[in-house]
Amino acid sequence: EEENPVDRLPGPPKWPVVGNAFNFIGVSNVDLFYRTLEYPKKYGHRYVIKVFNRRILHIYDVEDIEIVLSHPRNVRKTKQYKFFQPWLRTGLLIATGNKWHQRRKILTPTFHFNILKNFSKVFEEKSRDLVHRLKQKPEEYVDVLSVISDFTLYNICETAMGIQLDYDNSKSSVEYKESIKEIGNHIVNRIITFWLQVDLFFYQTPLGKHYVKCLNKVHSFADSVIMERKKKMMSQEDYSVIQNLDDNANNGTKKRLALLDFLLEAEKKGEIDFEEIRDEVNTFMFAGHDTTAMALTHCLMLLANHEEVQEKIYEECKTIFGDSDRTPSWSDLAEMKYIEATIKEALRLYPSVPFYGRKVTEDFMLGDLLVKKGVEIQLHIYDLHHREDIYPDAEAFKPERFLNGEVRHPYAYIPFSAGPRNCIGRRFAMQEMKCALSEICRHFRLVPKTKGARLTLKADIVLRSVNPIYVKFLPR
Ligand code: HEM
Repeated sequence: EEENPVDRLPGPPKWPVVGNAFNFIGVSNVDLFYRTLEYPKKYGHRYVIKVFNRRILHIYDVEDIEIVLSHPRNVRKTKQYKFFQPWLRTGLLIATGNKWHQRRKILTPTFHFNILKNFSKVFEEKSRDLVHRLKQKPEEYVDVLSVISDFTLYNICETAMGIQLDYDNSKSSVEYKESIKEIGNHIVNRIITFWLQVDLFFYQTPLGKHYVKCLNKVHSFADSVIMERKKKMMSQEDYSVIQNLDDNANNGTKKRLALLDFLLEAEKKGEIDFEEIRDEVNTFMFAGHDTTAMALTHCLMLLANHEEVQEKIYEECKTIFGDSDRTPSWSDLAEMKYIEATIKEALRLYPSVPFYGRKVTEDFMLGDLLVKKGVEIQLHIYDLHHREDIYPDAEAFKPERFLNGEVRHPYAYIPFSAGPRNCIGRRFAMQEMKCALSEICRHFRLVPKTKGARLTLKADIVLRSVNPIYVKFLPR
């Protein structure tokens, strides 16, 4: 075999032929997460793990990350994303090549500024409902993630899909959320256990069978979302999102549709088929709700532990709203500078997607290192965000970092990734989170169950802690 320059980089000791394939057998998700934090300390900022003939280059230097993420053509995802395939298939998150290019182009306008502006009505209403639900539990420690993931799921469904998931008929949505979690575990298991990677074998195991069961639940939920929206469109008793959009279209701008309506229109023109619509519905429902739920949950936990930050948010809201108890409008959201800094800082400490990967399709230079086609690159965002040289006192929660004009490298802070394959829902997520946080902090004082408790994190497709996060919401 031709010499590959990345083979000269350090890394955990390798066995002949198999490389590091056995290093991760039987390692729990928790150990895996903490082990990957140890590796750069041992092996430096570029190290390589080999699994048979796969070379996985791990990086967390700002300059290296910039080169990789800003590359215009190396936009293919790594092999580990293959395990998303049965679930998200041709959806935007894992699509490759031309398919990705075309989809990205046609989907970008569905998150256009004007559309987001219409969504803010939904965010407002759901945030009010959220406050209402929390008010019913004044004496309880609430399992934050479960309440918040309902909130984010309802938001993505009602905005992008135009479907209202009512609180009381939520059995299928509970099953849906549970199944997503299970699928996440299966995917991570397959990533770290090479024999589960062989489809023929995997699907014969109890794990594989359970995975298929979860997949079926998720697919049928997505199907029902699409069918319901189709029915609504046909019966004309249309829900406000699409109507608002039409109202806005009379000033000469193009008619803009929310995601699912847009895809259904495209289906009529024969540009996309039902299965491909389902792929995007699955993709956006997953990418749009789980990541945001984790981010908000971590944010609320940090706030509960930092009364001084809660007070500053409360003050900011008083300045914006005065004595009015109105919900935040689009322009109110723009004024929430401190809240925005708080969210940013929470996403620095707990980036919902702690690492992501690229497969090199075209040789390129990473500084002085030739990285050849075929190498996979793992970008460690969690590590990047915790670097002491970029964020002094890195473990501390300090929203002020994002207010006092500190100058940082543009790739030093990338919870939403960067470059051509960055997060298409970045602004959506920020607006949604600002709306929720301001509403919560205006109405409650947050109290942690165990002050200063440190989370035990685990490697998963989104950053999760092992134990539930409990917070008490005391009405103000
Ligand atoms: C706090 C919330 C969020 C975070 C931290 C986040 C983070 C990310 C990251 C890191 C990526 C790149 C992943 C990779 O390269 O493998 C990504 C991609 C993506 N995100 Fe988000 N995201 C968030 C919210 C959302 C929302 C609300 C939506 C939809 C409304 C969304 C839809 C997507 C999609 C479709 C992609 C794939 C884009 C492409 O490959 O062209 N995300 N997100």
